[in-house]
Amino acid sequence: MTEAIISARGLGRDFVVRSGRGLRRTRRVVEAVHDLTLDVADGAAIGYLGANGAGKSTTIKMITGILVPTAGTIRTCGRDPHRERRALAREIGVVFGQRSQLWWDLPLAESYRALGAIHGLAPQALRRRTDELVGRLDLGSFLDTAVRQLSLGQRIRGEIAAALLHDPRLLVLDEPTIGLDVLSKERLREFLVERRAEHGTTLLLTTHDMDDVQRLTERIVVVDHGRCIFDGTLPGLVQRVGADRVLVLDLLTPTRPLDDIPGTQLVGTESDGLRQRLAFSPDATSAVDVLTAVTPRAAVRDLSIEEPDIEDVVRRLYLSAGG
Ligand SMILES: Nc1ncnc2c1ncn2[C@@H]1O[C@H](COP(=O)(O)OP(=O)(O)OP(=O)(O)O)[C@@H](O)[C@H]1O
Repeated sequence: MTEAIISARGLGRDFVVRSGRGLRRTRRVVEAVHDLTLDVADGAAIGYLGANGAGKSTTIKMITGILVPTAGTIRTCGRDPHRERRALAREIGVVFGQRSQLWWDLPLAESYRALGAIHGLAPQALRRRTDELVGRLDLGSFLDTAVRQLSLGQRIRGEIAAALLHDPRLLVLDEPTIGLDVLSKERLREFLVERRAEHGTTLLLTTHDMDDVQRLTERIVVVDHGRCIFDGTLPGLVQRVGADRVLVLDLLTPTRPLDDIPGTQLVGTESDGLRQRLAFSPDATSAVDVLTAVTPRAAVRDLSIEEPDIEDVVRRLYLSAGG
């Protein structure tokens, strides 16, 4: 069995929130993470999902040693993350999309030199890795620019290069594509896919962007109010909430609504019935069976299948969990 890179047992973190003054002073305990048990194997790619305030960042802070748990245990790369924070920093790379690990007033190149020194990289190794990452992430023209003058997309690429300079075993990305335009998101995803294929880096990713989940992860963990409510694959999640697929039929002639095909529900017709959309549950029937039932009734010119929208699937999971 491969060694677990992250291993959490009954992990919990409470925050005590005090408000008011004097006699009106109140004390409230927020269970940001509760009884979380999670194993992440070496080389895995995990999407860690949940609504705002579900406990994702708190979990990441415990995994990376920034926060101490109030319950349970956590090991990252075989270490106690908080106690062995310095040693762990050499084995992990972390990017918080909304916060910077770079020196705001220094040019990018100097941030990389400083990080190289912190990680104890030999000058030659640092140069080789910087050159490679700068080339792959297209950072060449900004190396002499102060970090505060970079655009968001340039800065995030700069942050990812910084997190990978020491070739970590685990890369933790908290909302890496937030605020990026479509093209920048896509380029970043391409880079991460290639990087993982070449280096086998374990990836833990929090995101609200379902394209990130689809492109970058193999397993998803969904949290709600600090509790794990799903741990499995995306198809497994779709099956769990019973989300429908939609067969989109383009017909040769206008056809009356196909509202009586077994196992389906007509969810739309357009252009006098030239295009009709039939929703079906993969558990109840298949696209082939639906097509077989349709062909005696209508001449099909073309067809496509729409997979369920993942955001909608996660929403359904929340509803079914009472969230
Ligand atoms: N330092 C803190 N003091 C008090 N409460 C906190 C603190 N940090 C987090 N919380 C609370 O813990 C809960 C979980 O917060 P966390 O930031 O982990 O959620 P999240 O899933 O990362 O949310 P988002 O998607 O908005 O980043 C929230 O209710 C939050 O208000």
